[in-house]
Amino acid sequence: MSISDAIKKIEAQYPHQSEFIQAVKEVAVTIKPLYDAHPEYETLKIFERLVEPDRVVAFRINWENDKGEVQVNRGWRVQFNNSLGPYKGGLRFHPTVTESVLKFLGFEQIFKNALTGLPIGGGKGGSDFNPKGKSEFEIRRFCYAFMRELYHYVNKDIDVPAGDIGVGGREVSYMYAMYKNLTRESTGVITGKGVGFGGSLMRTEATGYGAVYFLESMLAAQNDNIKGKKVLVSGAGNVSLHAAEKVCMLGGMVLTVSDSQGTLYDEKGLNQERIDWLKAQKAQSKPLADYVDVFGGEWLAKQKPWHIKADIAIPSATQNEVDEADAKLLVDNGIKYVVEGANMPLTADAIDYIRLYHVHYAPGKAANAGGVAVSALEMSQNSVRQYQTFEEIDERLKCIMKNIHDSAAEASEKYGQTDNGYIDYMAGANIVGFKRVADALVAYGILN
Ligand SMILES: NC(=O)C1=CN([C@@H]2O[C@H](COP(=O)(O)OP(=O)(O)OC[C@H]3O[C@@H](n4cnc5c(N)ncnc54)[C@H](O)[C@@H]3O)[C@@H](O)[C@H]2O)C=CC1
Ligand SMILES: O=C(O)CCC(=O)C(=O)O
Repeated sequence: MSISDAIKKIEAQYPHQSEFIQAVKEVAVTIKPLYDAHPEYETLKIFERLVEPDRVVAFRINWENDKGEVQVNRGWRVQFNNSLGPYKGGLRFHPTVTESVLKFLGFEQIFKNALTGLPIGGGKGGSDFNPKGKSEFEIRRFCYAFMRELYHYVNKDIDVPAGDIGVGGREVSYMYAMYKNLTRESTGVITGKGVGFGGSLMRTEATGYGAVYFLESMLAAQNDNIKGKKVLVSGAGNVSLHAAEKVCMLGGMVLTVSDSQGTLYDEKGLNQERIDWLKAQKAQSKPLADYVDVFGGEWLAKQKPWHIKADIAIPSATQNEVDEADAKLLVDNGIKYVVEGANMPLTADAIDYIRLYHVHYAPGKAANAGGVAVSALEMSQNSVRQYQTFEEIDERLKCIMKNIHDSAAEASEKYGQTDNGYIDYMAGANIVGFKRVADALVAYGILN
C-alpha cells in the first residue's frame, strides 16, 4: 500500500482522531524522497505498519476524592513501536487527553527517540484526569490508582514511561512508589524520578535546555548567535521555564511566558531571579499575573505572545497553540526562528505559512528531544546503578542535540530540501528518524 493509500486508510478508520492524522500527514509528505529511493520499504509495507500502534491499552481508574466520593477516569498507554528499544515516552494528565492525542504523541515519539541515536522505542500514555484544583492527597491517590493499573504493562525492558503535561517529579515519585510496592523491584521503570532514588541529574532541565542548544546550532548554521536576541516563550511549565532560563544564561532576552489565562510580557526581559520566582509561583499553582506586582511588566489577559516584536519564538505549551493567524503575526513581527519546545504546537497551516516566508523552523521531534534523551541516560545509569554528574549529562545533552541538528541538516541537503541555505529541518528530521526505524523493521522482516 502506498503512503497516500495508507493515509486514506487511517482517515477512514479513525475519522475523529484529528491530531493523530495531522501528525501522520506531516511525516508522510516529508519522507517521500526517502521512501521512493527504498522500494524495500514499500514491499514490506513499512509505512502502513508504522501508523498502526503495536497496541493501545485502555483502562479505568477508580480513586477517591477528599470527600470520600468515588471518581472514575480513563487511562491509556499507547505502545507504538519498539523496534529500536523499549517503548519510551511520557504520561500526560490533562482533561483534553484522548486516544487521538496520545496516538499523535506516541507516533511522534517513535521518530524523536530514533533521532536521539539511543536505543529507545516510542510510546505515550496518560489520563483525562485534571490535576487543576486537586489537593495534594487527591493527586497522590490518583497517581497510586493510575499505577495500580499501568504496572501490568510496563517494565524496565518493555516500556518505560516518564512525565509530560501535568506529570512532574512529584507524580513520577508517587507512581514509582506504587510500582515498587506492587512488584518489589527497584529498577528504573519510570524516568524523571527524584535525584537520590534513581533519578538523573538534569532530567528536569533537559527538554528546555536541549531546545535552546538546538537553537544555538540553527543560529550557527546561519553564522549568527543568540546574544541580545529577543525571544518569545509560551507556557510557563517545565519546558518553557527551562528554555527561558537557558536563553538568559546564553545572553538572549526572554520577553514573555504564558498560560491558558494569558501572557506575561516584560520588555526588560526575564533574569534568573524572575525565573526562579516564576518556578515557585507555578509550583504553588499561583497566577502568573502576580508577577506584575513584584517585578513590573504587563499582564495581557486572554492573549497569546505572538503579536510582540521579537527575533525568535519558542512555543512550549501544548499542541496546535499557534494557528495560521498567529503564524502571520510571527512573520509580521520579525520572527526569524521558530523552535518547538512543545509537541506539535503549530497547526499544519501555521507550519506552511512560516516556511513560505523562510522562517527557520525546528519541529518538536528534533528540538525537544533533549528530555527523552536524558531519560534514556537515566535508564542507563539505573542499569549500572551509578550516577553521572550534572556536567557529564549536560555535555552528553549538548552533543546529542548537535548531532540531531547536524543529521537533520545533512538529510535536508542530501534529499534536495535545502533551498539557498534555508534548511528544511522538518523534512530532515523526519527522514533521519524514519530511516532509522524503517531500516530496523526491514532487518526484522515482518515481525515488529
Ligand atoms: N516535560 C518534558 O520533558 C517534555 C515535554 N514536552 C512537551 O512540552 C509541552 C509542555 O510540557 P511540560 O512543560 O512538561 O508541561 P507542564 O505541565 O510543566 O507545563 C505546561 C504549561 O503550558 C501551559 N498551557 C497549557 N495549555 C495552554 C494553552 N492552551 N495556552 C497557553 N498555555 C497553556 C500550562 O499553564 C503550563 O504552564 C507539551 O507539549 C509536552 O508534550 C516535550 C518533550 C519533553
Ligand atoms: O522522557 C521521556 O521518556 C518522554 C518525554 C516526552 O514525553 C516527550 O519527549 O514528549
